[in-house]
Amino acid sequence: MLSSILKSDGNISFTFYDRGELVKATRNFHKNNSIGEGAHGTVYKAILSGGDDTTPAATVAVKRCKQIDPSRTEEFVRELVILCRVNHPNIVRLVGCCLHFQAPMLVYEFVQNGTLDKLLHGWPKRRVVMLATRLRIAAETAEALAHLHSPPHTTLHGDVKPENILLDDGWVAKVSDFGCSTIDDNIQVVPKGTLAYLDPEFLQDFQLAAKTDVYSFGVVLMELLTRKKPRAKEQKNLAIMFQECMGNGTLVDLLDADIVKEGSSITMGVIHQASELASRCTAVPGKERPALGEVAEELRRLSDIMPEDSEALHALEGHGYISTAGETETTGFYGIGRAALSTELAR
Ligand SMILES: Nc1ncnc2c1ncn2[C@@H]1O[C@H](COP(=O)(O)OP(=O)(O)OP(=O)(O)O)[C@@H](O)[C@H]1O
Repeated sequence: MLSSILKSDGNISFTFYDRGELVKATRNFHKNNSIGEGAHGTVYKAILSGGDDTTPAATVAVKRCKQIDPSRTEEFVRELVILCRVNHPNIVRLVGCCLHFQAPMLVYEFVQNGTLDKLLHGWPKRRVVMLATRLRIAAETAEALAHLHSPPHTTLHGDVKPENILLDDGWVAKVSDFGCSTIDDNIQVVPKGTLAYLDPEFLQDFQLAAKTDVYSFGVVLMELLTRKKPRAKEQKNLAIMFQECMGNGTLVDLLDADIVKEGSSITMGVIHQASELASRCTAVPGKERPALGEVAEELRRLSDIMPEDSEALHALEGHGYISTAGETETTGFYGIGRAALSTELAR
């Protein structure tokens, strides 16, 4: 079924791999090739040999999915068709699959710099990530999601979170893991997303809709600004805490000290606008949330105000920019930032 659909759509480039090819490329799924494990399977780094002298070897990521229920095979294939049609610079590309194992194997482009979660919360290295970089990553993520939401093949992500935002060369965002993707709006589904990022309205009616992704994206934007990981078990989730702090003028205490320390009044104005946007994305009722296309445009505008410093970007790759500063460190510069943001927030 999959191959006949793909044949009829000449625009899709998709490869069916042999079992032997993937066994060789992953060194028989060797544990040293394993690069990540999630709820839906294990991901391996794999080197596909070119086949002849003129084709170079290619690095890909192979996801060995957990076994699927045979009654879900058709649904699974339909999802594959949607995924391989998606073509956007900020979405991890599905390049092929292999159905000759007990469980399906999905082959993706390899994204080399880990996840946004690692960048923000990686341990033991705590890296300084400039506001400009955070805004650009947020803009790219929103653009990717807006693309997914757009016709003709409207797709909902369903599990937007920093673990599913991969970072490529140059720290370019690539949205991944469409484990919960569903075609078309307003489809009733079993909840599969990650609790701390889940829209409270979805938890009541289980209707997955574009606004569900907007909410999760809003929480990710809050996480980018505060560097705080939202935890489902905490009494107050990050979205509520963030909105309360915006309301009572204490947001500056919640923000990541690293971006507040950047300090100019332009920075503070941009932080203020990005915070407003994050708050709108998590509005309840959900119909008040902006569409992701609008969010992407606004974030791109903000990220253009704050040009990225190429030295800081290089430093992210090396060791020179690792901060030893604690979350609460206060400097004179930080003091300027606090004052400027308080003025902004008072407007
Ligand atoms: N294309 C890729 N390139 C590089 N690393 C990847 C790629 N895809 C996934 N990974 C790594 O593998 C990990 C697990 O992948 P993924 O999130 O897709 O699995 P999952 O089982 O669907 O997880 P989840 O529990 O989030 O649904 C990721 O966090 C990432 O570190």
